[in-house]
Amino acid sequence: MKEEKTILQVRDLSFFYESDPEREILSGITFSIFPKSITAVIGLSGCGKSTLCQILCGIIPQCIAGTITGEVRVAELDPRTEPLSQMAVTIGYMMQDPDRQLFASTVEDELAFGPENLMLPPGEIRRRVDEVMDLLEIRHLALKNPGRLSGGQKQLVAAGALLTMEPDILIMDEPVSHVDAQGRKIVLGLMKKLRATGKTLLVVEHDYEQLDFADQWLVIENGRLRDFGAPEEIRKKGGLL
Ligand SMILES: Nc1ncnc2c1ncn2[C@@H]1O[C@H](COP(=O)(O)OP(=O)(O)OP(=O)(O)O)[C@@H](O)[C@H]1O
Repeated sequence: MKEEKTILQVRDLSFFYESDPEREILSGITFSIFPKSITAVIGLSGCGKSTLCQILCGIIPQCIAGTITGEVRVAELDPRTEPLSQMAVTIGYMMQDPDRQLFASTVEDELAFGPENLMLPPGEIRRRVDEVMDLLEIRHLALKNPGRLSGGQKQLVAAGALLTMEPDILIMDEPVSHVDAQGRKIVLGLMKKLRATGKTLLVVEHDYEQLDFADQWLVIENGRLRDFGAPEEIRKKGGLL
């Protein structure tokens, strides 16, 4: 049988923020992830979940300074040194608060912004925007102002704006914590749909019970990897906090 290759590898990762050089935020973290899977990144507030995600997409250390030791590879790229423009077409980062990410006056413009920055031909931009609107079933919102949508719809548009860059990997930072029940249903459905279309997802979430359908849970405690494996295995072992 052919062995499947991992898409993301982290080996013995440790990290200090430049603004707080005495405090180790992440310590000796090792894991790898197979493509087309969902990984829930879970742990108590302040344990280092967002820091880890920002290292994976290069925001740390390229925009926020700090010292990283260990190895990180994302689709064979080193996010420490790879230009952020290249990282953005490899791994999308959906922020905790979609209002910080959405700025265009229509949903269509929001979705077109990334590919426009890549200087793609107009026909290709149109194709990507149409494809993503169909995938997310948001064509009816095309001319709406993203800022006036419901919480769940905003999450869809924020995801859509990243998906038009056609990254293989998507990180979602607490996408269900701040939406109502209807929004939660939309966002959880989106995750399953993206996995089915071949994307690899990392989802940071406090409320891990909602992510029972994830392929694995990555549990962080005080900057250390406490557990990594299938949800039922972790439950059985009592690996939760
Ligand atoms: N830019 C920064 N400079 C210094 N310390 C920071 C910075 N950003 C975060 N931290 C600290 O790093 C630690 C880990 O923060 P991080 O945001 O990664 O945790 P988290 O697990 O995502 O928390 P939450 O669930 O509350 O979002 C926290 O103690 C936080 O205060």
